[in-house]
Amino acid sequence: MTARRFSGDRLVLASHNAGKVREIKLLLAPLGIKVLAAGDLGLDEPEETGTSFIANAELKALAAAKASDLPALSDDSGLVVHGLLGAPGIYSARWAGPEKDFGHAMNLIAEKLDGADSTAHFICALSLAWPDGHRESVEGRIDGHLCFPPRGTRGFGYDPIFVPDGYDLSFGEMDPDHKAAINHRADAFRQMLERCFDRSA
Ligand SMILES: O=c1nc[nH]c2c1ncn2[C@H]1C[C@H](O)[C@@H](COP(=O)(O)OP(=O)(O)OP(=O)(O)O)O1
Ligand SMILES: [Mg+2]
Repeated sequence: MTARRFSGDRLVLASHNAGKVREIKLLLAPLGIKVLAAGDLGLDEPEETGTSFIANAELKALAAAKASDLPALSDDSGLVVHGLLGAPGIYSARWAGPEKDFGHAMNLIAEKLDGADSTAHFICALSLAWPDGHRESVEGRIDGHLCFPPRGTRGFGYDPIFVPDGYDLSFGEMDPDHKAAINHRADAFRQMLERCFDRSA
């Protein structure tokens, strides 16, 4: 099956995470597509009942596409810690609790890890869904290791404890535009561009 390609001039960005929205808008900017954020449209945050990054990305993109009657792009991502058998993984947002307290979530990781293997990777599943239910999905990744205590105040989520392979700075210390260009989201986005978009950049 060949992939369905995006044709249109508007899409909904089905994420309520300001950090992700900023990064994905940067990646989409060269395409000249009008991007409407789900929060600005007053769309609900669906419950993430899937058991994989792709399943959760598809559920979020589909909900937004149906509610807005426009193509919608979603992101489901998380931190996979090797010494914790993959936790927090798809539960990365949930470890921060309803208050979205990532200081707490990063402490939890340090506590549970207790000296075990601190290599880790981030995964980002991106899904593009249409109002008729069709979707195209990809998964990107970046490998690295964790640093404790957390370093840097830039970025969002688990950025202060993640040092990507080949760099000395944590994502929390790195220039945010540089981080956005090399991370798991950028990796997934390159695949999505190839699959579904006519590149103008
Ligand atoms: O580049 C990243 N740098 C740091 N932390 C990150 C990153 N990428 C994902 N993460 C962590 C935090 C985030 O909260 C969770 C994703 O959870 P996830 O459900 O996909 O997103 P979310 O609930 O924050 O927003 P939404 O579902 O509306 O897109 O993984
Ligand atoms: Mg979420």
